Amino acid sequence: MNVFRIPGVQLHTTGALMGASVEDFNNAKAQLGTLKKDPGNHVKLKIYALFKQATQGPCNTPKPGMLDFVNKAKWDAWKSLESVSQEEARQQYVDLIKSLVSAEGPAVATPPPESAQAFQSLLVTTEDGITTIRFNRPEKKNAITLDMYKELIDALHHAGKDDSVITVMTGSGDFYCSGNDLNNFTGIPQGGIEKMAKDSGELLKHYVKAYIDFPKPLIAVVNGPALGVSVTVLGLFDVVYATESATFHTPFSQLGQSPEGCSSYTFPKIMGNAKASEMLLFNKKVTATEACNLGLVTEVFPDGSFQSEVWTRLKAYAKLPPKSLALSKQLIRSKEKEKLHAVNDAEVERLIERWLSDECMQAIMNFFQAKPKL
Ligand SMILES: CCCCCC/C=C/C(=O)SCCNC(=O)CCNC(=O)[C@H](O)C(C)(C)COP(=O)(O)OP(=O)(O)OC[C@H]1O[C@@H](n2cnc3c(N)ncnc32)[C@H](O)[C@@H]1OP(=O)(O)O
Repeated sequence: MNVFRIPGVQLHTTGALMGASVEDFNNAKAQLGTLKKDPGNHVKLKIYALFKQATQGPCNTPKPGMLDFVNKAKWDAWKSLESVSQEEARQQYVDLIKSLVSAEGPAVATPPPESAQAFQSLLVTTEDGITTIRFNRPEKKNAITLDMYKELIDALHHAGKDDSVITVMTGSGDFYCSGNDLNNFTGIPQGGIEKMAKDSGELLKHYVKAYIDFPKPLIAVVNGPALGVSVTVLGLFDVVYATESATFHTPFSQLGQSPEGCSSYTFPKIMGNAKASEMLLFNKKVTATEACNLGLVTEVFPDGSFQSEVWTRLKAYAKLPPKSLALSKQLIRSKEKEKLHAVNDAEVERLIERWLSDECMQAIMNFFQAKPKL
């Protein structure tokens, strides 16, 4: 029995585990005990929750009383992962411990390796020549908060400069990403709603720019349903792999909004005006197979073998000559870069107007008043 003691939180590491990489999991557990720095309560609770989810599955214990603060925090952390599979939890556990250990690295003056970027809502790791940026708010279907947009810009910036060969974006839990967090538009900050719309527009412009200018092969591993801005930027990825149960939904007119992520240009280019209009104007949700037939998705894999097949392929891609990959990608993309930036500017300008419209405000209120989901 190997116990890693955190005040108030004990991890008893016994018992058989599901899945193939028991060795990785055990190595991560052992590495946990070598951490020199306290990772903080938020991270410790995440470690605890992922360990429980990986070894026992969804939280199956009664909720502690309100005054039992430590155990209630542990219970909440574990409960929040209930939609995360044990395999996924195990992978996230291994990824998180690796990022913490590499963040400590050898005690030298150089900055910690970029693979150690610690974020609140992302899990970013670099391994086998692949930097993986994982949306990590599974309890909120990986909806993107304002801070998360900033983290994604930062993560893409680092990934573009680190020593990885390719960059992969994927989601934790059963969703790829639920798009914009609709709470982003509920609190009216100082400076009023106009300032909020303008600031959000600037943030979105920089967010999409990070994809347009990304210098390395960028691959989406769509592990579940994808909505909104997480779908529209797929037109700026180099390859999109999807599990068969994934869906792709851009409910813009339902939300009183308009397309972003350069999709007003890339979608018609990829799938033709009529199919693009069905998605961008008429809110049509498409399956992974339909998205593949439209050209938005490169290949669809069976749910059961998706992760193993895709990661085997990505590891092979990451063994290719990095400069050849990056320079060839830039050749393919350079012709349209100026056009894409102009499209991004026009889409943002239109969205700022939309966000200030009654149509949009009413649609967002409908969502939070638990009207029928999209
Ligand atoms: C800087 C600004 C840039 C803006 C760019 C413009 C971008 C536009 C878009 O992305 S438009 C698309 C926005 N996304 C949505 O409208 C999706 C809204 N969510 C849903 O319709 C549903 O939640 C669902 C279909 C994604 C999943 O349904 P279900 O499986 O029934 O789960 P829940 O609804 O119970 O969701 C669990 C939990 O997550 C919260 N949540 C899910 N998605 C969002 C979201 N986009 N924003 C905020 N919160 C979200 C949901 O409220 C639940 O929370 P709770 O458990 O109730 O606290």
